[in-house]
Amino acid sequence: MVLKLKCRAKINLAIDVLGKREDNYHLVEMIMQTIDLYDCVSIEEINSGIVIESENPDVPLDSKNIAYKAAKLIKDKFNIDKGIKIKIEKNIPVAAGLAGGSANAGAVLVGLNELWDLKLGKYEIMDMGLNLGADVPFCIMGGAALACGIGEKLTRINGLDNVYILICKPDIFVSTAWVYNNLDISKLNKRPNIKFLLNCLDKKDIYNLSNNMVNVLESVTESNYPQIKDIKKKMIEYKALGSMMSGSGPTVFGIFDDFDCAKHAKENLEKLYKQTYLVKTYKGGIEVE
Ligand SMILES: C[C@@](CO)(OP(=O)(O)O)[C@H](O)COP(=O)(O)OP(=O)(O)OC[C@H]1O[C@@H](n2ccc(N)nc2=O)[C@H](O)[C@@H]1O
Ligand SMILES: Nc1ncnc2c1ncn2[C@@H]1O[C@H](COP(=O)(O)OP(=O)(O)O)[C@@H](O)[C@H]1O
Repeated sequence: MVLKLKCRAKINLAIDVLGKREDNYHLVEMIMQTIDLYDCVSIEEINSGIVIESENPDVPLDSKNIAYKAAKLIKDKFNIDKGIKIKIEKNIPVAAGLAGGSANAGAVLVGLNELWDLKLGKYEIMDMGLNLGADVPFCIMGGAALACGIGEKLTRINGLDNVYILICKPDIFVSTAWVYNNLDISKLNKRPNIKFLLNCLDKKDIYNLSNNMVNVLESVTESNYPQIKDIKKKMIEYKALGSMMSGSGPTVFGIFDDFDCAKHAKENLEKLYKQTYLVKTYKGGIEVE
């Protein structure tokens, strides 16, 4: 039997960093929003081992793949000696600040729970996911959330309803660890007003939301890669209500209230940046087909 799952990317509508834990992980306050840009993950039981297949050359096919780690976590915890083949059809840009790997890991946990009838509840799966990465629990939950702790303490919030999001990823590689390590919290001069932004979401006021988004990680990535400023500037020229870097980058997103403007922006940005996608925000998380 082959189980097929869809797992979606996220953007961050705000990121604040409040401090650092002893293990060097940073304490954050973030507004997370799922978007309808998804990878298809199929899982199939085999006799032994963990096999990863993907046609995307940027996706590791060995134990470095976070989907491999997710399968190993389940196999070890439940002493399962059967193997698993995981096929990943990548649509979410890799190393982009869109949590594509985390979404894949979430899909494997959700899928194996079903395939092997492990009877884990959603919160148990999310707790397991945290062992794989800070963003994995949110990818499993989906929709929109306020994320605290290192990103795992999640409160469901009103998100953006069916809003156009233009995603644009410059062709550069940015490591999340490098961005966090190069952030000097004492020197932050602009921080998000999370309360205000949550209030905007409650009131469905996407104009004030779009104008007041702040991602404190942006300063680190932006000062090393001028493409980020360039994309943000172009998004605004093409009538985005607001534009910001997602996560640790380098993807920049723009929020649009008008389909024709969003389409025009896409057609122009993709001439310069191949990985440009026009999607909508999404209410769900991982789905079994
Ligand atoms: C920045 C964010 C914003 O949503 O997303 P991405 O840009 O990765 O998509 C997240 O905080 C990323 O979460 P995730 O990518 O799951 O992080 P992990 O794999 O757990 O950690 C990668 C590295 O980032 C750093 N890290 C991550 C999360 C956090 N709260 N503090 C950190 O300092 C650590 O150095 C860690 O070694
Ligand atoms: N299933 C996976 N999909 C994408 N990248 C993966 C996967 N497993 C491991 N990686 C590695 O993780 C790194 C971060 O990838 P990704 O999760 O796409 O980034 P981000 O969290 O910034 O969106 C990449 O450098 C990639 O080599």
